[in-house]
Amino acid sequence: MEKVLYKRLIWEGDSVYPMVGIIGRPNVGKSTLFNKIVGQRISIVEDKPGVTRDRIYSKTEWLGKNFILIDTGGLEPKSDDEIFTKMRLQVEAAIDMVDLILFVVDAKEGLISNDEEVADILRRSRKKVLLVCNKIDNFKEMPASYYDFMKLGFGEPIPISAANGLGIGDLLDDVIKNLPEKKEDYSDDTIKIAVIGKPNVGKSSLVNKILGEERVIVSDIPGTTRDAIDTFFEKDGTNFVIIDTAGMRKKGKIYESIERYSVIRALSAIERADICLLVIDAKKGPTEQDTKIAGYAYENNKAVIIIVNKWDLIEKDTNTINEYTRIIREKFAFLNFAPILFISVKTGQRVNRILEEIKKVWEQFNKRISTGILNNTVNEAILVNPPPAKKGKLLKIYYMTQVSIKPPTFAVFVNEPELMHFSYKRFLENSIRQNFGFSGVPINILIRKR
Ligand SMILES: Nc1nc2c(ncn2[C@@H]2O[C@H](COP(=O)(O)OP(=O)(O)OP(=O)(O)O)[C@@H](O)[C@H]2O)c(=O)[nH]1
Ligand SMILES: Nc1nc2c(ncn2[C@@H]2O[C@H](COP(=O)(O)OP(=O)(O)OP(=O)(O)O)[C@@H](O)[C@H]2O)c(=O)[nH]1
Repeated sequence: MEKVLYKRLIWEGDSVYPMVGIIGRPNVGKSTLFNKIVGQRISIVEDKPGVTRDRIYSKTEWLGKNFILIDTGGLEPKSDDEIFTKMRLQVEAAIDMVDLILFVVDAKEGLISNDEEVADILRRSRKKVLLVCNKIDNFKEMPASYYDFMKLGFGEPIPISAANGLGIGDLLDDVIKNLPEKKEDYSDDTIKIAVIGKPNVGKSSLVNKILGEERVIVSDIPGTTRDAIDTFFEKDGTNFVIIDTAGMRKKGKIYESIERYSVIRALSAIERADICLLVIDAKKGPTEQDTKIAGYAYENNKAVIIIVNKWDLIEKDTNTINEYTRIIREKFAFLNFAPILFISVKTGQRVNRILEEIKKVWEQFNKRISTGILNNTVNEAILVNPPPAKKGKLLKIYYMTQVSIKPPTFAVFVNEPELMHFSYKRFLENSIRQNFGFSGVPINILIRKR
């Protein structure tokens, strides 16, 4: 089995980024455009080494505006019939998720019926669309095909050459002009939860069970940020909202055939959430697809609770939970901070532990450690395991301070940031966890020169 490595990005605060989807029929250059934009513009602070294989989304910045770019390419249809079906799924998935669509067409091939089919679906959606004409390798003279695309009804195409990087700046200017402002409408003390996982693991059943049996007071409030409907509820004075994953309401069975979409669709919910409930089917065990979805929660710095559902289907002895825990820890090594609950929605076993666990994790997510107390811990840790040296130069740690919550983020001030070794950073993180807990939540450590 291939090992998937994840790169963690540090995203600013609580803002909700608009999503931009690149769509179009196969082979128009969607992935080339994605890579061009991401390759040039990506502005991330890397917290861990590693790359995500098969990267299909990226936080992107242009002129100080942030958005998430999604590549929907790579359908690999096996027949002409399949092209149409998969294209439609791709467009519909994009329409569900994104705030702006880049509809890419190919000047070399010219206008073909597949473009018109995509255009039909787009026209019926009410999403904002920018028509992008790719493969214009010479900007001096537009090919005749360029003008044909105006028949699609999305105005004059924006000319680009993704491969040669022509017109990309102008395209991005247009993108940010058309981005909506997105703000989260919930008060700061509302716990935002995303229930994520593969199709059929029991996400909808779980949500219904929580809402039906926990004596919660439920109200549906239409989201103003997108056309999803979130479920808001209150229990014992705490406000919760379950962020809609499009498929949960729409019963996105049609997407099942294409793994990519169930993964992408989880993304918008993950982005808005504080805490992700990662639901796994006990009988099927953790699969590659679970790892991918888990990786998205991790990359986005979310608190995570791992929920192993359908526990009723497992034959158990005294060691089953330990053995299962070991497997999960191994598969989701990057989520080593996440608590694991073994539940059955069907029998109700341990379902009532979920809201308790969410509250605990929420406390950790919001916890602040005073600089004085934090540095006592740091100083003790340094005594036990002195900082490393590189080429005869010794790393000096002056002090550490917590700079933010959700997730807890710490800045360490040192003499030379380059001297900080990955393993020493890990050691500092472990010392913090040993002393202060932070169960269920990721910790970021930023290295700063003083
Ligand atoms: N001449 C020219 N070729 C390009 C340009 N952009 C992309 N291509 C080529 O077009 C082909 C398809 O590009 P991809 O980026 O894989 O297209 P895609 O739309 O992601 O394709 P699917 O994954 O099949 O949906 C590749 O051979 C690219 O090299 C361009 O600006 N000019
Ligand atoms: N045995 C057993 N079956 C369960 C349990 N929870 C859910 N199921 C069944 O699993 C199936 C899928 O449940 P859903 O809640 O629709 O799953 P989902 O994850 O929302 O599925 P998608 O909407 O496709 O993403 C249904 O037939 C449920 O009855 C459980 O704890 N035990």
